[in-house]
Amino acid sequence: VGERRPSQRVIQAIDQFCRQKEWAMNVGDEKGMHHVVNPATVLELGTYCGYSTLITLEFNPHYAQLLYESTESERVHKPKRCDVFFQVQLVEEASGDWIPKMRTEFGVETFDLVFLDHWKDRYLPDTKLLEDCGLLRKGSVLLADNVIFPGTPEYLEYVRSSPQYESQYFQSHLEYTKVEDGLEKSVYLD
Ligand SMILES: O=C(NC/C=C/[C@H]1O[C@@H](n2cnc(C(F)(F)F)c2)[C@H](O)[C@@H]1O)c1cc([N+](=O)[O-])cc(O)c1O
Ligand SMILES: [Mg+2]
Repeated sequence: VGERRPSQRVIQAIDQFCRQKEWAMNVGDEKGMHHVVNPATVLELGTYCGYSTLITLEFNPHYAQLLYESTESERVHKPKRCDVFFQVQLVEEASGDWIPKMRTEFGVETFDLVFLDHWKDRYLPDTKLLEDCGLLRKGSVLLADNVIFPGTPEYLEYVRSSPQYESQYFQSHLEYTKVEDGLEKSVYLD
């Protein structure tokens, strides 16, 4: 109760604009991420407008600039270690190039939470890259947006059939619409 924090006011304004004026592909206020345990080290793949963000990867300079302006986050070219309790670090590079460098460049051992919301055909290759680079630990959570719409069939098949994951679907709707969509939460068991 009481005065909303600046970031909450920004989110509220984005939601209102996207409902009333122009749709945009934010994860939105219905799907949200409220059912995920409290993570410490988070990787977001796909910043877009910075609606949901911690360490986030974005290679589109236009969207990257939006994030800098909306969160006063530092422009990170040579990422330093994430030694601040809460810090937004944006890397303007493609996931395939950067995931293998996460440990040496960020000093990240493993991620507690990875939020996948970037190109849908990158969900599976990037997940395998995170596994191969040892960036997931027992209990790491992958939270994937749009598993129904636009859809990520290969990723969904993989996390639901692999003995390395305990997967759960949270049915919802595509942001700001009545179209079915949802989040897939997959816990890494290895
Ligand atoms: O296409 C969708 N999302 C794609 C999102 C793409 C965003 O992720 C960035 N990116 C790409 N690779 C990286 C990395 F990580 F490599 F750096 C970052 C792109 O520059 C863009 O900002 C989408 C589409 C719909 N829809 O209804 O069509 C609804 C949604 O919720 C969606 O997320
Ligand atoms: Mg999305």
